[in-house]
Amino acid sequence: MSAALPHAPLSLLSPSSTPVALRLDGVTKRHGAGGDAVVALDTMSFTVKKGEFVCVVGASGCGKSTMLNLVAGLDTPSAGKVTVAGERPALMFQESALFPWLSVEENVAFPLQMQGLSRKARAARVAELLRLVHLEKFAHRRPHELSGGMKQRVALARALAQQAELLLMDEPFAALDAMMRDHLHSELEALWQKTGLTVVFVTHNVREAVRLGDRVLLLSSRPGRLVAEYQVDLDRPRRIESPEVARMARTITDRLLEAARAAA
Ligand SMILES: Nc1ncnc2c1ncn2[C@@H]1O[C@H](COP(=O)(O)OP(=O)(O)OP(=O)(O)O)[C@@H](O)[C@H]1O
Repeated sequence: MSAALPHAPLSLLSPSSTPVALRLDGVTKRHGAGGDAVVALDTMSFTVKKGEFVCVVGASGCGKSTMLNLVAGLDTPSAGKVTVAGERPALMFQESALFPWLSVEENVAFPLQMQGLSRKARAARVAELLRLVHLEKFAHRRPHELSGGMKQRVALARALAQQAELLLMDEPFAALDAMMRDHLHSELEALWQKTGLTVVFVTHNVREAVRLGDRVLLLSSRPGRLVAEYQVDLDRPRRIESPEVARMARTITDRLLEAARAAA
């Protein structure tokens, strides 16, 4: 279940190797300078294959958001290299960050407008995306008229509108109730299978990681290091409350606690 680290390097360009969507090579990130500097990530290396669904778990402050920011190109590493295949990744956060003055369809159309799509092409693509997230009946609503789960579905449609091959998700369902979260797990999984997207999904919730991931990466805190990875070979779709998911989540949680004790 647990694999050896670090990974063997894979070429992003070689047609003979498995296509890679993302690679971190010895990435270190220091926030601040001098004695006050915080090493958020320490020589982190891993690869994510194209079409893979990878979940990242770790205790609070282990550098998950720092890592996503580096991959999204919002920040630069202090050392090492981040390589992303294809266009700029799409990002989705815990808060939907929708434009409150725009309707659902206008929010989803926003990235398409940035891409310079014609009005007609935009309307067709927006309709397709809203169908994909089951919100076609809510196209004219404004964000304040939607539930938390619906807002996250709009945010997902807007992220998908960017046509990125890599979707970065930072605890996207953490603020939702358990039932809505379970529902969105199924929707996200179906969407991922349909589109062939590569997903990097950060969560505090180990069961959620096992429910969704092909692989779970486990980070330690202060400094953030990759301490273990787990291949999840359970059949899909999985149920978050199933004994198989619970068993694997327990193994990962035990390792997480061990890493936390070592860091204390
Ligand atoms: N801009 C910054 N300046 C200084 N320190 C920072 C900055 N951003 C993050 N840190 C520190 O770097 C470490 C990693 O932070 P990061 O937000 O990446 O962790 P996280 O795993 O996402 O945390 P959480 O799970 O609580 O959201 C923490 O100790 C944090 O205090």
